[in-house]
Amino acid sequence: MDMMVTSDPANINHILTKNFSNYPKGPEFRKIFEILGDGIINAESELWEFHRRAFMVFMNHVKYYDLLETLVWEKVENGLFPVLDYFSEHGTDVDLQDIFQRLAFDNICKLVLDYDPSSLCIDLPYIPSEKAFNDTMDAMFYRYVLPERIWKLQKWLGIGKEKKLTEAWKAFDEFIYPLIDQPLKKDGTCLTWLFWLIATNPLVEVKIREEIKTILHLDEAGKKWRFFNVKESHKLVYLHGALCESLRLFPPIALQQKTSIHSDILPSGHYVDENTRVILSFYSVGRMETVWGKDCLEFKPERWISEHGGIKHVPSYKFPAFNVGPRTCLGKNTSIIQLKMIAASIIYNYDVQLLKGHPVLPRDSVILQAKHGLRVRLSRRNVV
Ligand code: HEM
Repeated sequence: MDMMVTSDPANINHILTKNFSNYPKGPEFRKIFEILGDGIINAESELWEFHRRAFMVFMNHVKYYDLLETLVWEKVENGLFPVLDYFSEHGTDVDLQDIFQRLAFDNICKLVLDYDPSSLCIDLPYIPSEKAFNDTMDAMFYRYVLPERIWKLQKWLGIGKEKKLTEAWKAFDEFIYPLIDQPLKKDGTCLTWLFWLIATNPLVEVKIREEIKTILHLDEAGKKWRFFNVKESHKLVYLHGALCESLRLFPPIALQQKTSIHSDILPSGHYVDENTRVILSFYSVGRMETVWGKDCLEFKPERWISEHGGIKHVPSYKFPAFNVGPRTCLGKNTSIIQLKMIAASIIYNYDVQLLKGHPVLPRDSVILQAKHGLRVRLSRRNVV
């Protein structure tokens, strides 16, 4: 099967929106992501429409944001802050990526299953499904880049990443996995890169704290921690810009795959034969000089702020972190608001210092995690 890779925003718009019906995910995608079964990510046509409608009913419920706020705050107060305090008091370093993934795992289990597995606590217990998840993501990435016959042979021989995938699969409940897969690693990954970018750009941190102080009325005498709710988080425009910058430079889903049904000509002029695998590189679009300008590799929250001080709209085909077109992420608003609540609460209450010499690199995986995690030292700020 022919394969092509593109990061041209016009092609991305064409494939994911204008000629959407010609580019389903296709059988190759389903083979790679077979672990997701018939869940929304693998589904096409009527089944996909059915899943999407069901998700939307859930997320458009009038009480949805109230529920989200309560869940996030409970987890931050009873899980995140005690853990961060523990490491800050003991002066020991901690992997912030691990903390964020536990936070996302507990949150999504509570939201979807009304069950809190309490993976985020001082002991940081070993969670088999957590390790299994990483192995799954790595194996799926290799299925993307290796010819099918190679990974199928590895699967048959029970070696390499395929061996790990088979073992990981056993650790999941087939029903639960597709439900929690979607949001799980993306939120945690996004927070990891955001905190890495902030820690390596201290001026941004100063500006976020200034914004919190100026925009929000902080009268919290007597409270142990300051938490930022949905309404307050909405007002934090500069923090919003920082989050978008982090998603631009490190989109948790770095690649998207489609397969053409009929032949087609892309806006770039390239011919696509029928039954061609088309890989869309969201990672590359976020780093293109022609799209973002000469400073495309710099972390600049300012680029997201309009001249009137609001949030600048950028079309999704130039900023595809949440996908583009009819299959746009249904959790986009949920994620943004939840990530802002958590990020503001940490930045306001703690100083985060990167551990010197610790390498922070992207991992070869379907979800763009940090390969060796994000090791930091924390200290409580004297703010309340
Ligand atoms: C930073 C966080 C997130 C990012 C970057 C993100 C990104 C994405 C992307 C790129 C897709 C397309 C995947 C594909 O078609 O293969 C997607 C789909 C989806 N996302 Fe998210 N997501 C995030 C968080 C969430 C959350 C928190 C939820 C739910 C509460 C969620 C629910 C969904 C659903 C249901 C779909 C499937 C949409 C469809 O196929 O019609 N996502 N997301």
